[in-house]
Amino acid sequence: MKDPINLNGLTTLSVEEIGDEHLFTSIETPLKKDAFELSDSEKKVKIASLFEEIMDTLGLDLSDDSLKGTPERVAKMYVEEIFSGLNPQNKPKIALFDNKYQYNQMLLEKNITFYSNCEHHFVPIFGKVHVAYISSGKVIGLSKINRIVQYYAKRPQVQERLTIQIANELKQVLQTEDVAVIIDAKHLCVSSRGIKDESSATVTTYYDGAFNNPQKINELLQLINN
Ligand SMILES: Nc1nc2c(ncn2[C@@H]2O[C@H](COP(=O)(O)OP(=O)(O)OP(=O)(O)O)[C@@H](O)[C@H]2O)c(=O)[nH]1
Ligand SMILES: [Zn+2]
Repeated sequence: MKDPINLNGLTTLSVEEIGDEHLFTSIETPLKKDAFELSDSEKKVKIASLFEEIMDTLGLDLSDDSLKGTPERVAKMYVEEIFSGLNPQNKPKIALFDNKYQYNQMLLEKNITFYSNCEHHFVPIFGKVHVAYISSGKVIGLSKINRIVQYYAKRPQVQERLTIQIANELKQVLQTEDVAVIIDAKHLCVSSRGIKDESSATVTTYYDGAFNNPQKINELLQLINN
């Protein structure tokens, strides 16, 4: 048997046991088949009740003025805000235009601020995303790049998956392989607890098509760092 491999720190299985197919599908956020059987309102009621139990178990007095609304607040925040990207209905509508101006160099949308949450500890991951692409005939409305980033960030995430999900979405929407995504982020699960390293940051990259070229990568990095 080959050495065990570790997928996102969660699964320890041999390559044979997982198989290539499963390695690939781990790019998808793991969702249950019935993930959307409950409506958003039903989810909020259920989460509020479960969160109330967590607070109660911790010994918090839920009759306190400041605490009594927290279960509902957390449920609303989970469903409508920080995990809203789990629901495909919240996927942004993308406006594409013809590349009439024949702009055939890279377009870089840099310093897109994002807030996500670590799927291992449910504490924030935040930082900057830089996205570049070269048009194959269509151009995307600039704000839609930011919206794609926010949609995939609003899920429990690991940074590697977030990087690939953003890149795959852009490749599909823009019908091009010429896509690069760089994420530079801080994980509060590393800085505020556990190892408590406040200075480290995590950088992930995805280069495909024309960006599989050291010169192109240099050009991109220079533009990002300017
Ligand atoms: N690869 C990867 N790991 C992450 C990400 N976010 C958090 N982690 C790591 O997930 C790991 C989970 O490890 P565990 O040992 O199960 O959890 P833990 O006992 O809380 O670990 P410590 O954080 O070391 O205290 C930790 O090493 C985290 O730093 C991410 O985006 N990508
Ligand atoms: Zn974490």
